[in-house]
Amino acid sequence: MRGSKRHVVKVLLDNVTKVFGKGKKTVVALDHISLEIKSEEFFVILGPSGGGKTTTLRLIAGLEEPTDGEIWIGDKLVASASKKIFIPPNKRNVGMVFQNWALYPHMKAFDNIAFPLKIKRVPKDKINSKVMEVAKMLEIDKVLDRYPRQLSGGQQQRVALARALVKEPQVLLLDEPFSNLDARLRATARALVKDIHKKFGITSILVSHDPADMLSLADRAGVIFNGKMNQIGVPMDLYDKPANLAIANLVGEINIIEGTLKGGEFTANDLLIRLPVKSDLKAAVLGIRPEDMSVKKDEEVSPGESPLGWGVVRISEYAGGKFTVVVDIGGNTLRISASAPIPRDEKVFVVAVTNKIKIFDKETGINILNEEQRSQ
Ligand SMILES: Nc1ncnc2c1ncn2[C@@H]1O[C@H](COP(=O)(O)OP(=O)(O)OP(=O)(O)O)[C@@H](O)[C@H]1O
Repeated sequence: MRGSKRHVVKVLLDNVTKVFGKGKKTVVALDHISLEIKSEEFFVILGPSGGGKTTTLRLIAGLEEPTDGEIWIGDKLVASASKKIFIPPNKRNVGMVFQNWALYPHMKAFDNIAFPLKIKRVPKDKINSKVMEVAKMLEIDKVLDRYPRQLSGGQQQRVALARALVKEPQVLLLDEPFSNLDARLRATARALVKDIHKKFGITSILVSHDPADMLSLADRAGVIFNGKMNQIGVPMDLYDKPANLAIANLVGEINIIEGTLKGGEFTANDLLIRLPVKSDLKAAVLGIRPEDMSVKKDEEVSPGESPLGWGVVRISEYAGGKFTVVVDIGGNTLRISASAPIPRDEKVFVVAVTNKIKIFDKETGINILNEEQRSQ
């Protein structure tokens, strides 16, 4: 794939392992990770705390050396354990934005942005024109003589992004940039990052534990658990066709029912669902997202729907513009999206969109529908 015109690989991790520590006290932070991020792509690395997200970014930035494997940026091999190649961060041409947007408090916005160029000993007049250019693009050219404390939260983000972009990096790395922001600022920061990506056309890699970042920003994403890349794909596939139960849980709310699968019938307590599936499993886990089910007053099943049966409403919760109805059904409790609240104790008929129902092997966590589709 490397070098081909259709998929210009801008960042490539080839079988990368990172082990911290020595002797008995070692931590395998990354375990044979392979990843191709295309030129101009917005790639999100999603994972729980301690999964290895920050380590991946630090390896690309050159702040860590891989224990094994190779890292390429563009056509340049920037790190190879076996070939003993290691290009330091200042020669990699990457820009990084950290979790807290970390501006130097004692420097005015101008000097914050100019800092990476000063370190590179760029001539003063060139620094001035570069800072102005990027500040104009980010609409902060009028506040360059202010200290960070004199800037709004949104302006501080722009300054931090400008500082990462002023060197004209080939790759922009963002480490949980929204996690410390309140909900309002988070939304504007996401929009800003998306806008920058469009404007600069820069290959961008963002790490986050928040699926909303992936859903709103990513062209593609990779999910990392315990140092292992579990699945790479477009956000919709990760959401609708997760490779395993852990990913299904990480990327969004999902109802989980444990039961048995035999001859195309899933049973759990008094619930029976017929499914287009061939495998039999003694211990199966059914997963259905709240928005993939609906409640009805009558026993009606439309094409493409599977009936779950009659249930009783326990409570209706307001969920911002819609409602979540909690229904007891066949000895199970399900959370179902609805456009209006339904009174407690009312009987409802529950259906699910058949091709959105997920089935996992309880022992391995693997999504058996993906496996069956793959083997077809
Ligand atoms: N310098 C280090 N020395 C020893 N262990 C480390 C070091 N840096 C990271 N680790 C370990 O490597 C693993 C992966 O850490 P990493 O920071 O990459 O995870 P993360 O997914 O970014 O987590 P978080 O979301 O909490 O930042 C963890 O077990 C962590 O404790």
